[in-house]
Amino acid sequence: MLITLEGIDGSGKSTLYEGLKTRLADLHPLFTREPGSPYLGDAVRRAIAADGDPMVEAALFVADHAVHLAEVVRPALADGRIVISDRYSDSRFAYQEVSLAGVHPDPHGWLEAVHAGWSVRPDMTILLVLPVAVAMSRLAGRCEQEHFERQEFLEAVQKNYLARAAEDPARFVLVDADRDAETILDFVEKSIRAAVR
Ligand SMILES: Nc1ncnc2c1ncn2[C@@H]1O[C@H](COP(=O)(O)OP(=O)(O)OP(=O)(O)O)[C@@H](O)[C@H]1O
Ligand SMILES: Cc1cn([C@H]2C[C@H](O)[C@@H](COP(=O)(O)O)O2)c(=O)[nH]c1=O
Repeated sequence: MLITLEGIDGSGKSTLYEGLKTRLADLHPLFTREPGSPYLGDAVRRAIAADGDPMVEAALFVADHAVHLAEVVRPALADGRIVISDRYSDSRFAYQEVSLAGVHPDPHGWLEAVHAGWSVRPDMTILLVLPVAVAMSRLAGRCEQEHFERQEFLEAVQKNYLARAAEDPARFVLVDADRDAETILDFVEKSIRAAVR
């Protein structure tokens, strides 16, 4: 079973991910992330940090996804394991549809085409949703981008996430991420246990 954690920067995904490692240890899930595949993940993170060409960045995320699937996700699923990934393909549709606007003539069409026929659809996606201003306040000082520019960007990203959830309600579990970390962890642990039963 493939479970993914999604949300804008500052939504609390990594905090939730670390908490689930303890809470779900009895289920022996494989915890993984994107970007983060063997031999490409670090290169992708360096490219993000360099804040380079959006098309290059998008292609790198897709390449990382391909390595992640081939080297990590598919073998674990084939072994019957639960896989929990901190970010996955929904991040590309949420972020790159914004970053490729004006760079590619049809960002959504390109993203659909580049994933079609080989990517693996998650069984369940936990989407952390919160006011962008709250997420920004948690990230204070972590981003070089102008505050307004970053806020506007994350508003568009979260709107894309919510549109994807509306198109696929059976897969998405929306979580109010503007609550304390323990309450979120309790709710997500319960949701995952109910899904894997
Ligand atoms: N539920 C919460 N309430 C208040 N603060 C939180 C909560 N969850 C996380 N934080 C804090 O917000 C900051 C960002 O958390 P975290 O790194 O988990 O977010 P993230 O979504 O993974 O962000 P990014 O995608 O940028 O890594 C951290 O300082 C963390 O301690
Ligand atoms: C997988 C993926 C990630 N991103 C973006 C989202 C974040 O701003 C950074 C790094 O993610 P993390 O939360 O620090 O792990 O990469 C993206 O734009 N597209 C993707 O496919």
